[in-house]
Amino acid sequence: MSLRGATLSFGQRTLWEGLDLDINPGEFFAVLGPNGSGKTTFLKVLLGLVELSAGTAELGGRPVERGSRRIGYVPQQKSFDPDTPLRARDLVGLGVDGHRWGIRTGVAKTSRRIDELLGFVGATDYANVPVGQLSGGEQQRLRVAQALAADPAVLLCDEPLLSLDLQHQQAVSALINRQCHERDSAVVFVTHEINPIMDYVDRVLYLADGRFRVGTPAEVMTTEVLSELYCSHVEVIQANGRLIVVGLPEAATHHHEDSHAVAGEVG
Ligand SMILES: Nc1ncnc2c1ncn2[C@@H]1O[C@H](COP(=O)(O)OP(=O)(O)OP(=O)(O)O)[C@@H](O)[C@H]1O
Repeated sequence: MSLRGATLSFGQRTLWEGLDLDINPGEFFAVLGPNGSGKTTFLKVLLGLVELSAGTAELGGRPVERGSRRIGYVPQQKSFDPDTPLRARDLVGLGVDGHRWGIRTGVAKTSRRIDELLGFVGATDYANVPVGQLSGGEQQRLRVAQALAADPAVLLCDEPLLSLDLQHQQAVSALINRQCHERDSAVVFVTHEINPIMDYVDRVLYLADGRFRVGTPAEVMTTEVLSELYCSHVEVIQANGRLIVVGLPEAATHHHEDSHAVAGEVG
């Protein structure tokens, strides 16, 4: 996956400019930044859903295109309508054979794969429950299973840990990491919280107010770099193996309800 001179502006507002980046197979790549900095839009560019204002985005040497089977996508969480008629296993099944409606060779094989995926995300117990009746976290785990179903070369995840409890945050991040390292997928993981995935992340793209920085967490998550990005003095503190960012500008605070230290914890 490669970006060259990638620039994205909406009217007067530039989300990023002149971004050159290669994300490699087997790389766990995190995208961080405050609300509105362009993290979701970055994924949409890779999905071929948003066009760059300038520059190129390619996957395997070809321009990105919508609907590519090589890409798995865990969208930012939106709940299913309570009346959605799909059961949990049907939803995961769409990822396994959704591109081959009508052919349905190997029904038993498909069914085994669905069971395996449900097991990976701890959803076996609610395999037959309609998705609209499940909790936000339960639905989220199904989306992860669905995205992994086709064994994608690139896995794009938009805040996949939102509304998961600690145990499932760990299980889901470990699962995504396995896809990355055992199946050699490139993972692009959008998050407000680097701490739950700190052990897995190879590199970070940090977006803030039209500026960006790419590097390893050790290179980017520092007092100097983040102060430069935010144009304001912030401190990165390490405590109990966690990274805490103190003194973020008011406009940049993260207001997701499940963020712990609301005013300032990136990690
Ligand atoms: N099609 C569009 N037209 C105009 N502005 C847009 C469009 N899409 C996104 N934006 C703007 O671009 C900015 C970045 O949005 P994006 O959703 O990528 O941010 P984000 O970093 O994912 O934020 P959050 O952390 O809140 O999810 C926002 O200010 C948004 O309003």
